[in-house]
Amino acid sequence: VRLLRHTMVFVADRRVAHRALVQGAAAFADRPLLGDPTRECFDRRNISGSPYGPYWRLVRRNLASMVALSPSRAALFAPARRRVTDGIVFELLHQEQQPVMVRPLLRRAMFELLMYMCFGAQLSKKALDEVEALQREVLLGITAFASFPTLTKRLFPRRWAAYVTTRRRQAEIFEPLIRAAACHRAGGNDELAAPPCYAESLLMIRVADEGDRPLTTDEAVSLCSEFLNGGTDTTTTLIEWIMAELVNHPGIQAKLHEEVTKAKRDTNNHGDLQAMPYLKAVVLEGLRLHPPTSLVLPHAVRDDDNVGIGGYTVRKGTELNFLVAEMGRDPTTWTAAREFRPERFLAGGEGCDVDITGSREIKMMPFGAGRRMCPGYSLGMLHAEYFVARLVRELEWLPPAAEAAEVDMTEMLDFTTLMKNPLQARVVARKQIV
Ligand code: HEM
Repeated sequence: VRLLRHTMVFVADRRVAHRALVQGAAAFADRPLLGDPTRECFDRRNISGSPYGPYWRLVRRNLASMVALSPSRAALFAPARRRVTDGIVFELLHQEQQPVMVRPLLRRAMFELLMYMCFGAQLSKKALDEVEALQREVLLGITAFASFPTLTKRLFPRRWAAYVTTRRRQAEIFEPLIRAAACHRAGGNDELAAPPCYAESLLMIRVADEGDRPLTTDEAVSLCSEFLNGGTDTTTTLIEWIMAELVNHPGIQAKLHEEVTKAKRDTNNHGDLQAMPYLKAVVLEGLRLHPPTSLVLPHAVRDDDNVGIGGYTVRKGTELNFLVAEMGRDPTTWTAAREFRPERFLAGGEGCDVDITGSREIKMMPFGAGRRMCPGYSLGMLHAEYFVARLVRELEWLPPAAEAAEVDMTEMLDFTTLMKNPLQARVVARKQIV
């Protein structure tokens, strides 16, 4: 597709995607230039907006090591996961047997968890309300001014001014939280202190290629903002779709309930989640059929020499988009591709050996693939598995009214691919297993 002097390529074929992103190594690993490196567009200094190069590698590695999920690391934030999901279960039980809108509860719980993982601090409800709303404004602004910013800033000066104000307010709130992160464990008693948070890891980074300097405050704020936005909407959207499928498929819900209740130890422990193949299959099926982002973030060609993709030659800077949702629903790869069938990811199913990173082969790529693949994918999956396990173990999920038809699965495009009609469900407490 050509727009003015801008060329955009859309890739729907999983084999072409594999050749470009995985076999093509770094050739397609850049991001398109926003064309406006002004201070307010700080997002060229976070991971997703950074051009391919040493700075991107440094900050990406830092996040990847922060969220790398060895059982011991996963266990660090287990009490926080339990605390926020306790909150959802409590709220839902408070309205037992009545139709409840699930999205705001999921979203707040996920946001609170990521705020804690980011800054190591528990904020008041009022402060969380403000930051959650602010983060949405930031996303809106980034989306509005991502393409042709020089032009869009002129066309929408008031919106631009509001966006700049939002970013300043964000910096005012985040800067003290980042500074405080350094002191969390300086007090000495490591046992009682919060686990190491993302902001703390940012303070320790030194940019070797730029005279071993620490990150600037703008960079740290931008990276924290990305951490919150990267993990909240994506994971919440996925969980909402999965819960909707479970309402529509009581048989699958019952089988999942049986597995999670049979799990011997507490599901807060990552090791237990690993031992639940059906839970994993349900989450993978959610990611296949309802990938939170129907496209990955735009990629750009980085080689000076023209490179080939799917028989076309593309120039440096060309924007590439990969159609994630199409690949997951491709009927030549998946049987009954439009149906929710977690069994396909169990032994004997066509998805049983699926490689979610796409290194060997791409059958689905909800987290992208290759060098720019989502560095938070294991955390996203852990959160989805943990939330779904908890919600099914303690509650039975039913349609909003006894006589109600199936939950409407129509999609709507927002920052993520949302349910057009947000999930409303009735829950009933299950008998507790000791
Ligand atoms: C279910 C949850 C998630 C989904 C479906 C998801 C999906 C994606 C996708 C499709 C991309 C673009 C990949 C590309 O451009 O090729 C991406 C990038 C990214 N994601 Fe995620 N994500 C999830 C959770 C998270 C979490 C929990 C974090 C961090 C806490 C995170 C941080 C990032 C970052 C920093 C990037 C940019 C990577 C880069 O440009 O090198 N994501 N994610």
